[in-house]
Amino acid sequence: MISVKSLAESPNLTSIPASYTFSNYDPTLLDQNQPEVKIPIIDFSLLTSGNPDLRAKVVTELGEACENWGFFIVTNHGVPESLMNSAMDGCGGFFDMSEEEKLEFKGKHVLDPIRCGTSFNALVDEVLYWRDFLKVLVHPQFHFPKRPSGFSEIALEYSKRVRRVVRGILGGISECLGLEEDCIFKSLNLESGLQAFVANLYPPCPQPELAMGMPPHSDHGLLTLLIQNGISGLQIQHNGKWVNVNAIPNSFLVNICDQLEIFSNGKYKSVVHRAVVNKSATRMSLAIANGPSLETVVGPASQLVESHPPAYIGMKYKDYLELQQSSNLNGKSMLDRVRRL
Ligand SMILES: O=C(O)CCC(=O)C(=O)O
Ligand SMILES: [Fe+2]
Repeated sequence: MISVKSLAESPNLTSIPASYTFSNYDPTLLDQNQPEVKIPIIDFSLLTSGNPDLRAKVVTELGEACENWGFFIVTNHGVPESLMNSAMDGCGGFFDMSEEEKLEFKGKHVLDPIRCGTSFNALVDEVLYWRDFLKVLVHPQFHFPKRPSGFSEIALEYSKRVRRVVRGILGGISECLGLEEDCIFKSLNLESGLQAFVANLYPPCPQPELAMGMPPHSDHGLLTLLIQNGISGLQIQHNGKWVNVNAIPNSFLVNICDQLEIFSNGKYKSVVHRAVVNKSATRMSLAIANGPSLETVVGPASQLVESHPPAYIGMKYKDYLELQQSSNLNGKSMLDRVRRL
């Protein structure tokens, strides 16, 4: 299968091949001027400031963001802007390598440590998505392509710094759920948690109204932290409508994922999101997906099923991942498979 990058670079491309054309694409957007589309912003520095009043305030805001949105923007997180920029540049360098060079990483299985490819789940996609990707497992074991030179070192440092931010956010979320601060970290074995470095490339598309960058989906882990190259394209579903997400410079776009919905016994929902493409600019995003350890059986936290019966069955995270990749999912059907109600 050829990359979208090489397709988009073909001379005089004015229309997209039928294999990329969605006939039932629903672009309905929420009016962005409505007051309800103020995406929550969480100031991370207040979580770690050591001031209990400020922390309590931001924990409350975090709880509201998780409950009402499943999505929020994190500012003042302490990851250097230069490191974020270098990580994005490295992704660009990787996608710029020749098709032959990238062929070495044409993995198939969801747990292959380094995989690059195109579309979403090319084995089952009926229509192809306007997206190339690189997915690397960077924790508990660090893997990474050797080229472009220097990228691996940057990715190692970036992944570590992101884990620190994730730990801080999950500490706040644990408290929002009425649990000890380190409850999620410990019960889901984040010391050996699975972390994936996912770079997405969306080249300019001559007919963006007919193509999709990524289908509506929810992420399988606990929290995904995303940055982008200054070009928007992420949309999240909120109260049944799509909302454009515009990032604040130097911030993380954070979404709640399936394992956190399960662990919270459905109090916090895994947000459905998608990526749209545009005509003029190449968009890149870098998503760091953070999950439990592969061997952890994730079910609703025992403390949360005293007042509400468990709404999900427990499943080993590894089994959840493999099942999800093996089927063609529309939206959230993998979560439906573990939902009891
Ligand atoms: O590119 C984006 O904004 C979305 C990426 C995404 O949803 C993912 O990698 O799971
Ligand atoms: Fe995603």
